[in-house]
Amino acid sequence: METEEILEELLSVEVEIQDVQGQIKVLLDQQEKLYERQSELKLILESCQASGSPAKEGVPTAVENWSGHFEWDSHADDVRFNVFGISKYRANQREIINAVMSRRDVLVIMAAGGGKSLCYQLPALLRDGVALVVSPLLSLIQDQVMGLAALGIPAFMLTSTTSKEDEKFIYKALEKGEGELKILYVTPEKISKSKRFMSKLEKCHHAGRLSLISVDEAHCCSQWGHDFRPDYKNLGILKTQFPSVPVLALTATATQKVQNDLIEMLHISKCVKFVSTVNRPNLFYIVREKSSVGKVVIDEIAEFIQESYPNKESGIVYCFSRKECQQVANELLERGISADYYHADMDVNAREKVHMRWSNNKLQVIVGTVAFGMGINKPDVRFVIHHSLSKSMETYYQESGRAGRDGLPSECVLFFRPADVPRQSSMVFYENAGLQNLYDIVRFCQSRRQCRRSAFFRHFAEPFQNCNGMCDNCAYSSEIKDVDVSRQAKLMVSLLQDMQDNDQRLTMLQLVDKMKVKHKELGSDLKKEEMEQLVVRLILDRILKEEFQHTAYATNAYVTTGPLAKQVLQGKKTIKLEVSTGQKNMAGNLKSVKRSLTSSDLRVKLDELRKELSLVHGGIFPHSVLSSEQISMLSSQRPNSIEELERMIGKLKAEKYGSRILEEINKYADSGQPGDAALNENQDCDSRFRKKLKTKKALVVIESSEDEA
Ligand SMILES: Nc1ncnc2c1ncn2[C@@H]1O[C@H](COP(=O)(O)OP(=O)(O)OP(=O)(O)O)[C@@H](O)[C@H]1O
Repeated sequence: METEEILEELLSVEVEIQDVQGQIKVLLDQQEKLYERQSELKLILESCQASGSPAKEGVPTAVENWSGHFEWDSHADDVRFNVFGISKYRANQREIINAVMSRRDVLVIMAAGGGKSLCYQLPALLRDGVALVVSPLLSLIQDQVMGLAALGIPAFMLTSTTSKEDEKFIYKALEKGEGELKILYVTPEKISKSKRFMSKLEKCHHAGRLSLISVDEAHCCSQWGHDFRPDYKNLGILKTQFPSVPVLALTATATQKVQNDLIEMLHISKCVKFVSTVNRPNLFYIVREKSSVGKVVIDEIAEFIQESYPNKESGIVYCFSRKECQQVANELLERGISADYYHADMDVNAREKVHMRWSNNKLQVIVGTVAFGMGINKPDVRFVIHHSLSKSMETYYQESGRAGRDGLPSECVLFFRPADVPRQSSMVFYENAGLQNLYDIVRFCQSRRQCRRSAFFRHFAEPFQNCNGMCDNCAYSSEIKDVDVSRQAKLMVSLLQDMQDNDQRLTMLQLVDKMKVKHKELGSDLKKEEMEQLVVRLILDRILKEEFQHTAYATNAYVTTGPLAKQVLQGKKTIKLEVSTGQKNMAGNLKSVKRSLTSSDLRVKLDELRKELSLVHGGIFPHSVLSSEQISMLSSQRPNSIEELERMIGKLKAEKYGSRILEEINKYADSGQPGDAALNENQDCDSRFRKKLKTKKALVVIESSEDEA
């Protein structure tokens, strides 16, 4: 057999292998669905057997109706409103609470900021005894415990920072039921490493006082997830030791694979699943072309921040490496933006300091690596910029999702350049499905037509929802044309083939350089950037592929011919590239993307009013006085002026907190204090008094809108 023949057969075998792998994937997906249906049917059968009513073949048995009436309805409504200050449930919250109260294990998948905490905090108050909450990070736990304490709920945490006195109190409460303890937060390490704690918990359970177990950020159980934590693997022990206690697993995202994995890890095979949409309608997704000149990229980022957020609203810039983080932060600083960096090489105290400055709005922009991750729950992050692409759609969804948790319009901008692909691929190629995941997000970045949102729906296997023009591809009526680049592709493949025949390898950039020379001979007018795009396009289409080689210092990514290269060489495949012809272009004018409702003045005013109102209530309300739904409603009504916005806010608040606000108004009105004019003139009046007067001003807005109402 000639070498050429062997090579040819080898290629066609490789193509067949790829096809078989494709078929295996389809079959595995089918198997997953069948397993799911199997457990559903088993559950239905069990409930039929329990209720004594026969399950007739072909007639679907009624699935549990979690929206129906339950004996705890009025108690739950009372606690929701009077303890949590929440006027109505959001999607799925009531159903989840009902399932937990019915002592079922529950899996909740709900987008960031959707209101997962209420789903276990409310049942914890309705039930007698102590609810155990496992959460991965100390900072998350501290925030939650502080928030609950402000509501007067006896919540504690048992972590390395807990004082001896509190620890004693907690152990007594668990063992003997002494003292008031309703919700106890621990890290997963406590479960896997502290025998003492587990024995106290055992006692609590024996006395019938362990009301429920909640596992927050449950995706950390799965190796397939984006944040795997080894200690989460041991949490299955909770169900084994306390089988009668309902387990509630919560996460913002989980693909089918992650869901299956975490159900298995936590031993909750019979759980009820509540999967809410991954859609974040208030986030505007933009992908911008990234210049090959570093300074230009920083100029563009700085310009975007300064023009769009002149009132120093908070934002995050994600970078690929620690070094890049420091560099970008310094260069933003040089351009007058208050920015600092955050990465894993810094000591804990320095990181905490930067985080705190940013959380308290003393720093506008945090420039971080992926280390700036879970536990970032600042609600008013207005923009998340990716200086480099993330390693997967899931990671990008999580990172960009840190914007706009308060429901207000926010922007997610990703700077994409094909040359960033090999940087990422050489890091992820050894991970489970690492390259496949990376190529998914590269597809997302390269597309100039497809709705960005739809890519998330597809990734998380969710039906498509309307984007409402909230991504660059939907917002611009772009002028994109398909350019036939089959000739150039053929040239590229044959060039690589020649190099390989001579035992030579090329990186993406070397290949593009060599192509520049060849292109001139060919009379092709593809620009350098377009050639880079073509290389990536061919990798995604398996005409080319990446190969990796380790050196003492790094892993290098090379481009070689892929399993379908022959099709291009034989002219059997047409290759097209999406090229923008008009103004649109991904580096288009961002200002035109921003709509009137994101006007920074309106947002600042809104924030001011919210702060003033929480002052009135002396911190009674844990979060904002306005709910996210109300804020979204305000945004959708598109107020034209600050006055109009204030009136609308006033009406909403008067509806919700009318009587308390009126009480306050009367108190201040009766005191005969000077009005706004006096406040402005009397610069040296004491600051508490000034605050009160300001508060009064906010209340008067409400009073007048109540009159109108
Ligand atoms: N039904 C509701 N109505 C109004 N506000 C609500 C409701 N439920 C929760 N919230 C508020 O929404 C905000 C987000 O809730 P929460 O912190 O529980 O979100 P989450 O789903 O845990 O988000 P993340 O995954 O980002 O941590 C909080 O301010 C909470 O008080």
